[in-house]
Amino acid sequence: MSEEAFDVMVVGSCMTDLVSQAPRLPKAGETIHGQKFFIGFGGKGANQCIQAARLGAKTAMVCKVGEDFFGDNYIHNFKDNGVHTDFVGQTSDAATGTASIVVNDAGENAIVIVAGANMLLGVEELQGARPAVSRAKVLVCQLEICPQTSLRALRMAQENKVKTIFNPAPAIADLDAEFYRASDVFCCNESEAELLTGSSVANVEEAHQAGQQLLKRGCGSVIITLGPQGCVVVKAQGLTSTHVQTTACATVDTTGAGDSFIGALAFYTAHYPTMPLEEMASRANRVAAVSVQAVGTQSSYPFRRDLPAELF
Ligand SMILES: Nc1ncnc2c1ncn2[C@@H]1O[C@H](COP(=O)(O)OP(=O)(O)OP(=O)(O)O)[C@@H](O)[C@H]1O
Ligand SMILES: [K+]
Repeated sequence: MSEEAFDVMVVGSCMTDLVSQAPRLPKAGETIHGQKFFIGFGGKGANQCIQAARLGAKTAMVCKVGEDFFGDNYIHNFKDNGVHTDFVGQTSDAATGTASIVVNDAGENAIVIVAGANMLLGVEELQGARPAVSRAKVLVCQLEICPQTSLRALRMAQENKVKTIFNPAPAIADLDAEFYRASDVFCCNESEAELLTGSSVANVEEAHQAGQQLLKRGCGSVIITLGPQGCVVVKAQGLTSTHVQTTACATVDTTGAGDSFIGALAFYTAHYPTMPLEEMASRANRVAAVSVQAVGTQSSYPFRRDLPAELF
C-alpha cells in the first residue's frame, strides 16, 4: 500500500476511443471504406486526472480496465503522464471501456460506448484505495462508472475531510439527492444543469438561476460551465453568484474542454486551498481555453510548461 499523499485522486472511468473518419456514416448492414483511423485515450475520469497531472498535481487514478491490449496501453498512458497506477485494477471479466466512433465529412458522428470494465469498479477497489483517499487533498468523481461507487467514494472522502468535486456527467435526471450533500463543488455543463433542474439553461441569467436551484440541494458550491461564455460560480458561503467570463480564442475542437476545466479546478483546489473559487474558475477557464485550440481530448490538454507563469 502506498504511503504517498496525493493532491488529486480520481475515482472514475477510462475509455479507449476508436475513431474512424469516413465520407458518411454506414447504414445497417453496410460496409464502407473510411479515410483515416486513430486510437485516443478518453473517459471523463481519466481525462480529468490527466489534466490535473499535467498542471503539476500529484495524482492517482482509481479505475478498472480489462486484461487486454487496451487496458495495458491505458496503464502506460497514465504512467507517461505521471499518474500513479497502484489503484488501476485489471479484470478478465470485461473488456476495457471503448467508444467506437465514426465521424463523417460533415463532422457528424455515431458512437457506441461499451463501458465494460468501468462498471466493475466497486467496493473492493475503493477499500484498497481508502488509506490513500483519506490522506488526499481532493477527490473527483463523475457518472461514467456505477453511480453507487461514485457516491461511496465521495462519502469516503468527506468523512476524511478531503475536498470533493463532483461532475454529474453524463447526467441522469433522477440523480440520488445524496450526491449533492456529498459534493463540496458540484460542477456541470449547461445541458446537465438543464436535465437536473428541469429548466432551460441557455444563457448566463438562466445559469445563475439553475445554480441557485442546485445549491439548495445541499452542495457547498455549484459551477455551471458555459462554453465560450466561461462559467457561473454559485457559493453557499455568502450566497454569491458570479459570472466568470473567459477570453475569446480560435476554436479548433471543443472535445474534452469540460474535463480539462475540471482537472484544472482539482489542481487549483489542491494547490491553493485558500484561493477564492471564482479565481480558480477563472484560471480553469484559461486552461480549458487552451484545450479548445487543438484537436482531440487528452492530446489537446496543456502542460504546466505551456502555460503562462501567472496561472501558478
Ligand atoms: N469556444 C470556447 N472558447 C473558450 N473557452 C471555451 C470554449 N468552449 C469551452 N471553453 C472552456 O471550457 C469550459 C468547459 O466547456 P463546456 O461548458 O463547453 O463544457 P462541456 O460541454 O462539458 O465540454 P465538452 O463536452 O466539449 O467537453 C468552459 O467553461 C470554458 O472555460
Ligand atoms: K480539444
